[in-house]
Amino acid sequence: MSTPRVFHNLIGGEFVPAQSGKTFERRNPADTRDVVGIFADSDERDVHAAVEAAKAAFPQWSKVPAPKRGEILLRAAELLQARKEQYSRDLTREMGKPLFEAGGDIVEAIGMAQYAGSEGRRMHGVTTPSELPNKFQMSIRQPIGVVGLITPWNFPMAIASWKMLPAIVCGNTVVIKPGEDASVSTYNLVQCLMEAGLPPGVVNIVTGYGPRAGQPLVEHPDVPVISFTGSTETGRLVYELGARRIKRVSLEMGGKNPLIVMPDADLDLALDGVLWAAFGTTGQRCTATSRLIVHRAVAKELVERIVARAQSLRVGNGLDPATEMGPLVNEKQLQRVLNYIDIGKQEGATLLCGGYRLTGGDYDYGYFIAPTVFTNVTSQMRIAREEIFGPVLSVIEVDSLDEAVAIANDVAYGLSSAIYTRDINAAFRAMQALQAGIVYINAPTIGAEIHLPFGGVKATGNGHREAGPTMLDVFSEWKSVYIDYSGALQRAQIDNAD
Ligand SMILES: NC(=O)C1=CN([C@@H]2O[C@H](COP(=O)(O)OP(=O)(O)OC[C@H]3O[C@@H](n4cnc5c(N)ncnc54)[C@H](OP(=O)(O)O)[C@@H]3O)[C@@H](O)[C@H]2O)C=CC1
Ligand SMILES: O=C(O)CCC(=O)C(=O)O
Repeated sequence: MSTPRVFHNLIGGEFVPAQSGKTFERRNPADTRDVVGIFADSDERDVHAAVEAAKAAFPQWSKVPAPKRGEILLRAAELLQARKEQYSRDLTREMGKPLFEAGGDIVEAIGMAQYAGSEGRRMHGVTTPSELPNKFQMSIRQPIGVVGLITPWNFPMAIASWKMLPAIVCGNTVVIKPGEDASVSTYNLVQCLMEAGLPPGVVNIVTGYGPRAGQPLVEHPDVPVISFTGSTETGRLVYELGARRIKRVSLEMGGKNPLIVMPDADLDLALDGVLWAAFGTTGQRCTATSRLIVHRAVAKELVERIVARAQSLRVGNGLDPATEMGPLVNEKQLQRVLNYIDIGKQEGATLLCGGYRLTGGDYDYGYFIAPTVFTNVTSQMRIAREEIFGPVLSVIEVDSLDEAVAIANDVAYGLSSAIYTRDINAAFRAMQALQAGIVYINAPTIGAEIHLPFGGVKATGNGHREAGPTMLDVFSEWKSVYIDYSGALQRAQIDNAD
């Protein structure tokens, strides 16, 4: 094994250790003998220094013309593309997903760099006609200031890019606290931005644990915007802390995503969709399919085929190109998933396959679990209602589309959803009725593209959307401007009369 890299915080363009001098290490979840990196174990002093650096960089950065800011992002996209292979390996080593999926994470960051970079030449405002003669009016977007980003480990480059790139193209400066289990990818993204010409202090990285390094960022009086992705539990805390300080807080949290299969569906297509949406990224996507809601007429055939495919999935170290499903991200996540499997059994669901930790040989050095399918699940069971974040699929049988949609909607979350059917009426009815931020027709619940809004309803979020044209809303402030060129006071303005 090679000597682990040491990652200091990035503050004002300098790499500096945590003021406490403390560090923590991250090991490869597929092989815990492999130390991926040593990171600064930061606290509020480091967060404070990073916010000061971001504040100092803001006046100049916010005045750089937006097209010029965008050009830096476009250059970074090229650097990311050139380093895709290396960055994919780094990402696989730090959080476990197979190389082909890690490549997808980098591709999303490239797409976002291109999309947000081009936004530097648009960033449309609004002009409207005035009620009065000789008067012009418009609304423009303005940067807000220092933006705090708190990201998870499951899409360590993609999610960092969804937040950071729109924030900086709008003219803000950033402090990011990446997930403690996957910080390397944030460094890789920021390295490309720096080489592309991003001035020091525009993006600052503070690594460490959530309560010590994340919370001081949320509570800092000079950080008016927080964008968070992670669990609903932490998101709720972040929201409460932000509300006390009247901050703008954008939350992207959990999911319990349903995939509906109707009797007229193309079952081959549905089979592939379920398989990759349930077990891809070891089920650790907020958009993962965790509930298969299938019409009784096709349930037996489809479930038998899913089980056969699940049992033959190649589970292993993601660095092996043959691997189809990697490990869980850490021991805690492994225990959480095993605990939910026990809960499922106790609730009376039938375990059709998986349900255990994989052991023996190299498996003993990682957090591997067999792809798991439960059938005879009812919509009231905890395994059908709570986010597990692992390769566990719960199958619920139904007799009609209405029943399928009612069950799909009967959870606290509302991120992604899918329906497989050849009936266009059924597809449109489901599209309208599903309580989710994203609906797929004849495609799995995963695989969002960066130029459409991403986010959910109910306990999944608080109304904001990342990506798509909506991505600018969190990171910019509207200013309305009225220009009166009549050269006289127009009474109607004062009277507010017609
Ligand atoms: N919707 C999604 O995309 C995701 C959902 N999840 C859900 O979250 C569960 C646990 O994953 P986990 O990574 O622990 O999620 P968390 O919500 O704990 O973590 C998300 C981010 O918030 C940080 N954080 C933790 N506590 C605080 C705090 N008090 N103040 C500010 N920031 C904080 C974390 O730091 P640190 O890394 O140090 O904990 C991390 O950077 C999963 O099982 C899954 O259900 C997880 C990832 C993504
Ligand atoms: O697969 C997708 O659509 C994106 C998933 C994602 O960003 C997530 O799970 O956090």
